[in-house]
Order: sequence, then C-alpha cells, then structure tokens
Amino acid sequence: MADRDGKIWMDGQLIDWRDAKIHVLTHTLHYGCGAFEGVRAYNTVNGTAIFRLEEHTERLFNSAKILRMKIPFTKDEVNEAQKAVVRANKLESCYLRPLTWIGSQKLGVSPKGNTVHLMVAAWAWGAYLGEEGMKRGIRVKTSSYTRHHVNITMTQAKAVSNYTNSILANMEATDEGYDEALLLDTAGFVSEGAGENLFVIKNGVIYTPDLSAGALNGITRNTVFHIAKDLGLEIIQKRITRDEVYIADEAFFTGTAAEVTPIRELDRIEIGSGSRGPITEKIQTAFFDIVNGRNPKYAHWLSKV
Ligand SMILES: Cc1[nH+]cc(COP(=O)(O)O)c(CN[C@@H](CCC(=O)O)C(=O)O)c1O
Repeated sequence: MADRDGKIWMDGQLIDWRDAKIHVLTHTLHYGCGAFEGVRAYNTVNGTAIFRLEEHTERLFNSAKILRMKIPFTKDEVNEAQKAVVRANKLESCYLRPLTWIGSQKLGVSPKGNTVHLMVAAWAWGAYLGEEGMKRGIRVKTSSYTRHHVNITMTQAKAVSNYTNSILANMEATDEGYDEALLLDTAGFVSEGAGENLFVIKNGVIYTPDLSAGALNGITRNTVFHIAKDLGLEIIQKRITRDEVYIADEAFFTGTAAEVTPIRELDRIEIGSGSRGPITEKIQTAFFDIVNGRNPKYAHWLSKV
C-alpha cells in the first residue's frame, strides 16, 4: 500500500503518499499504544459524502482519551482533514483511515514526553468480505482465541494493540477455509467478529451482544438500531451463546468495512436457510439507501466533501 500515487494528510499537511513515513523507533510501532478509525465516504445521490463523520471523529478522540493520548488537533480540524483527503485523492467513494500514534523521541514503556501524531489516508475499498458474501452470506468460525477481558485491554477504544487478537482470530479462520472469525468473551459468551459487530434474528426479533462482552461500540451497529426502529423491529441487547447463533433464523455482521454482511453458517452449521435471510436483506437495503443518500431522514449523517 506504500507505493502508490496520492496524498495523505499527516500532522496538518497534505503530503505525497510515498513520503508519509515514520521512524522505526516510533513508540506505537513497538508497544502498540495508538488508535484508529475506519470511515467510509459514499458517492451519494447528492455527491460524495462521509458517513457519520462526527461520530467517527468523536470515537477517535474518546479512544485517545482512554489511551491517555492527547491528539494535537481539534475535532473540526480532524473532520476537515478527512474531507480534504477525499478531495485531494479525487475519490468518489472510499474508505478512510485516521490514525493517531506516539512518536519516536524515546523508547521504554512510558511514552511520557513523546509527541502525539495524526494522519488520515483514503483509498477505494469494495466489499470487505466479498461481493458474493454480501448476497449469499459468509462462512464463519468460532475462534479458539478469546476476545479481550474488558479490564485487560480497553475494548471501547479502537486501539491498535487490540487488533493482534483480531488478526490471530481472522488468520486462524481463513487458514481453515472460513471467511471470518467470531470471538467469544472470557465467560464464553459471543462478543463480536474480528472486525465486526454481530446480530442474530430469531422469530422476528433481533439480538446483539451487549457491550459488556467486550465488543466495540460500533457505529454501524448503532445505525442498525435506527433502521430496526424504522422497520418496526425490536432489538434486544443480551448475552448470546454460540449455540443461540447455531439455531438462529438469520445472522449478520456489521462494520464500516463490512457494512451489513449476512452470515450463512457458523462452524459448518447452517444458519436458517443457509443464505441471506429476509430481515437481513431488508436491513442491508435500508443501510445502503441511507449511506447513498436515498433516505432523507438521515441526510444529517452524510457530510459532503
Ligand atoms: C473489533 C471491531 N468490532 C466492531 C467493528 C464495527 O465498528 P464500526 O465500523 O464503527 O461499525 C469494527 C470495525 N472494523 C474496522 C476495521 C476493519 C479493518 O480491517 O481494518 C472497520 O470496519 O473499518 C471492529 O474493528
């Protein structure tokens, strides 16, 4: 990804993509204390717009606060940086990656005295878990890795260091021929995917793990709460066991990258009909209507670039 044309916003400047480098003694590279966001811009009916930009920037600042990092820019500056990166790269739709990290003044566990930095990059990124998966549903494996205990790492921070757990779970699942991993929490209840939140549907009611299971408070998850209300569907947040997923009528993942991705089986056990369920399809359609600007009720969620 390093060798391409384009611009990256780095510490207040739009610089050439290939020049966006950091030193190998950067604190975050060694110890993993940093935070990032995943954001999408869509080519809506009213032009290119970033979906729920304010909420993503708010979460980035909350992640930094949890990690005791002070981002040296305002939220407005970070919002504008994201718009500038989309414009500078002439992207009609794209995935944006803001990242804040601790600099290279000194190493040692304590980063006190090191500078805090921020960059924003953007690139075209299609269906995260594959176009076929968006229609047919994907195959998921319950991971042998456990999601973080909520007091081991800070699960409400989208922290760089949290993602080694996600990487290992995803690699194990894909090495075994699955599309993605589902992680359980330290008590054995369902938490979330390696990079997604989980929803299941049973007898017309939607369920999702409550956040005590260590799942990230997903913005797409929150969007589905609004969609469900619009559709007159009840959502219950509760502890969910893996076998409740096995006997569900439908299941799907949500995430900025994953959007709304149906799950057709877990651990080689078909979920419902073994394909995208009807309620999942309704939610997916409503989601894409919203992000593409076709639902005026949510126009305020779209920040034109
Ligand atoms: C662990 C995790 N849980 C839930 C979510 C969903 O959150 P939200 O995007 O706010 O709905 C994500 C986003 N995963 C991001 C990283 C993907 C990547 O491979 O990198 C994303 O979807 O952008 C997670 O990483």
